[in-house]
Amino acid sequence: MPATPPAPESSRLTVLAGPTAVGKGTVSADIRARYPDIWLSVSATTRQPRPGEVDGVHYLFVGPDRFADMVANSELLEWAVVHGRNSYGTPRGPVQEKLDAGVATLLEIDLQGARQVRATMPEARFVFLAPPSWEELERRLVGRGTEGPEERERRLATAKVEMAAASEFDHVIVNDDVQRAADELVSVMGLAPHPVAGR
Ligand SMILES: Nc1nc2c(ncn2[C@@H]2O[C@H](COP(=O)(O)OP(=O)(O)O)[C@@H](O)[C@H]2O)c(=O)[nH]1
Ligand SMILES: Nc1ncnc2c1ncn2[C@@H]1O[C@H](COP(=O)(O)OP(=O)(O)O)[C@@H](O)[C@H]1O
Repeated sequence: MPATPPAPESSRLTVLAGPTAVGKGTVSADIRARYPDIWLSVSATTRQPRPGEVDGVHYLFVGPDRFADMVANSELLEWAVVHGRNSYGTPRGPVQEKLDAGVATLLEIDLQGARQVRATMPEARFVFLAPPSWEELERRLVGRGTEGPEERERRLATAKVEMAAASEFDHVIVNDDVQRAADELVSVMGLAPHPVAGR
């Protein structure tokens, strides 16, 4: 029997997308805290940090000129202007290093970025995080309190488009409970989820 060819490094790559305020950041933070073996890519963005966000941990906060340089120098695996405002992109080098080292890698990016990664790394897993309902999504966005009414409307308009694309993804996970959703994501990544201290 012919040997099964080894899986390409990018099969260790998982892309998580989903509408604004569904809880992508919260689920990612839970994974960062409970699953140190999973590496979360740190995106570059031109948006301003929110209170509590740390440069180099949650995002690399860069100015528009630096971001343009990153694009021009092909330093980004994918990038997009999100919510019609700020640019966001995945630095290519660190992702490649982790994949080459065999580390399970998670990208939390928007729909446009997920489509770009699908085109270049089709072996990656594509996961859509969905809210329990549209009303709950609106509640979470308002409850987070980080955007004013105008920006919230803009984000909800993008969210409608993103929700309509859920069927493009390999898996849909409903974020009803943060740890449950995180454990489901870990299991979709082919790793063993574990209950952990703090539950
Ligand atoms: N394409 C792309 N999108 C990203 C990247 N990093 C974050 N995003 C997306 O940008 C959007 C805006 O993120 P953020 O400003 O943190 O606000 P949020 O939408 O309320 O989570 C979200 O959909 C993120 O998934 C990235 O590197 N590339
Ligand atoms: N499973 C959940 N149940 C209730 N609230 C949640 C849940 N997941 C996230 N939230 C809350 O929803 C808001 C948006 O979450 P956030 O992680 O910022 O979303 P995203 O990164 O997708 O924009 C936050 O206030 C967060 O505490």
